Amino acid sequence: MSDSVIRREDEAPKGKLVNLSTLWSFVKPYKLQLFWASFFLLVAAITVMIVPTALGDIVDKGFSADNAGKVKDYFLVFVGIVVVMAVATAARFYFVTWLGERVVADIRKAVYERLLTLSPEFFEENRPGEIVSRLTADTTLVQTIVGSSASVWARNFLIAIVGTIWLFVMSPKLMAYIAIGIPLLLVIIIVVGRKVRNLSRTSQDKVADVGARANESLSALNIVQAFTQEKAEATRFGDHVDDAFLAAKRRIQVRAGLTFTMIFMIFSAIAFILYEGAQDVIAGTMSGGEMLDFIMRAVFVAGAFGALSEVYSELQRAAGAAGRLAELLNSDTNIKAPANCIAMPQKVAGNIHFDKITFHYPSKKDTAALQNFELNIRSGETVALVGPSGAGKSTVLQLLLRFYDPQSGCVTIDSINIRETDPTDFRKHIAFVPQDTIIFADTIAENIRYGRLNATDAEVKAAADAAAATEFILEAPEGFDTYLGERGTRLSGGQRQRLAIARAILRDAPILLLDEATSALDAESELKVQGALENLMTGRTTLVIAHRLATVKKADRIIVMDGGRIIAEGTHDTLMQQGGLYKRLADLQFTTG
Ligand SMILES: Nc1ncnc2c1ncn2[C@@H]1O[C@H](COP(=O)(O)OP(=O)(O)OP(=O)(O)O)[C@@H](O)[C@H]1O
Repeated sequence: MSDSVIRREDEAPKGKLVNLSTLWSFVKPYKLQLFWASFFLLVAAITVMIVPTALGDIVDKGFSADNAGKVKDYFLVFVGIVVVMAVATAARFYFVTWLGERVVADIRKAVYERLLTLSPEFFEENRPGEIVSRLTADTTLVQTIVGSSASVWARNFLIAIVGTIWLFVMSPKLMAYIAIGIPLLLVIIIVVGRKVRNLSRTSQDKVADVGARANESLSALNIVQAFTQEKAEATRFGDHVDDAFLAAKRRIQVRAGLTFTMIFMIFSAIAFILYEGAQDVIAGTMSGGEMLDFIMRAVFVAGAFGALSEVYSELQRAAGAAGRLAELLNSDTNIKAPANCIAMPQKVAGNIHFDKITFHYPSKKDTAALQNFELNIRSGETVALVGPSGAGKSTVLQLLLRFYDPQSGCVTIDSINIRETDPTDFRKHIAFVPQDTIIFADTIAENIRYGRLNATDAEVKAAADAAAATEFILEAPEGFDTYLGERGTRLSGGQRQRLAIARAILRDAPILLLDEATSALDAESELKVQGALENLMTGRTTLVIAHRLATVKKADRIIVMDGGRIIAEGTHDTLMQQGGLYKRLADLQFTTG
């Protein structure tokens, strides 16, 4: 399977129960815990079945003067059963919940590890936000299954089956009444229960709408205020809140009706059976204790059937979640190491060849982002790519990093086709400063260290120095240990770029890719960073995309691109003499690109 589109979150949440089989491979390693969970579940279910008998015995024999000597024993037996029940229930809870948490932790890790191997194409087709919700919401659903529903189902299944047979043996007549009553109750529970669930889903969706709306407008509050839309936003939000209330009201009404029906029916049924039982007790065919035993057991059995129907729909929801997680786990990418993978040499010289490449982005199949693109870059050479916006400059870097595979042609590094090696192997030899700087929610030092995780503090500081970043870092409240907000919001664009450059400096790789690495810097910082970058470029193969003449002029060779093709190449002077696109761009200082 190649990169695939996974099902959207808002599709039917139910799934075939067969999907649950995926979970088995995650539960399998924990056989010992599974054994104990099942053992204690069985013990707890048996004690639940015995409790009514023990209570019946107390009523029949424990209150009688003839048995005065044994009264204590009946009570002790009862207490003994209760102790076993309490221990078994607690132990079952422990093992089952442990299993649920453990399995979900393992699934989360497995899914995340798989996601990290997928190509950008996958994330273009599947929104990252939706995938993250798989990791959190779907795994939580699965957790309810493994960590509770499955065991609730097994326990109630046992109680329902064994209890029904037991009741039938105790009194076929009373059981016959129950056999008519229980299905009626079940139909009500299932039909109305389903309605309540649908209504609560609608109500949850409405609440989510409220959240989404608030999130959107609060995160763009400056736009809301600048366009004086506060009133309109408040009205729109108010409408959403009222919608959510109406949905909740409908749910509450149905639920209240269900509560009335259930209480009325259950207690009427108990009264009816008590009445019928009382006739038997008067006639001497049943003892008082046996009747208590019967009624308690009947309540347990009815409860068990009710729980079964409720758990069934939970199982279905979790099956849907398990199915979606299985899809993620099975998602594969074409961007991976081939079977007969060629290892990159320890030291890479950095000769790069783009061999007659034609490439279309998967989401834009009709226009080629690169057409018959042929470029040879010698080890140590600095090549600048220039051209108007959309010319395909960034695409060249994307292909060199093998984020995509071209439809024809190939990219080689030191004559090794990058498709024939492990992506993680050749990417080690590349340092990349992208157009949009990515800053992680971590300290400044850790953000720089992302370039090389084992770098020492001194190396991190040296990299920051070389990127002309030390000055602003030391001005930050805690220097290198200053925590940066999510996506580095506490930094200016230029500061973020300098951190990205420091990160690339620290990586110390033979191939350097700079995609408008200095575009957000002011003239003074750029001058400083330019010096650092020039030092960095010496001895490395560098591909630089820049819109500023000063950067471009220093390159050994300039490649002028337009519409995915190379339309001219040479040094600044030769290209200026030729005139054409380069001269036009240079005259405009590339700033309009
Ligand atoms: N992920 C993508 N999916 C589909 N099309 C894309 C994608 N990225 C870029 N493109 C398209 O490919 C073409 C080349 O884009 P590219 O980003 O390489 O241009 P560029 O020369 O780097 O432009 P700029 O100077 O604005 O960064 C453009 O037409 C662009 O719309």
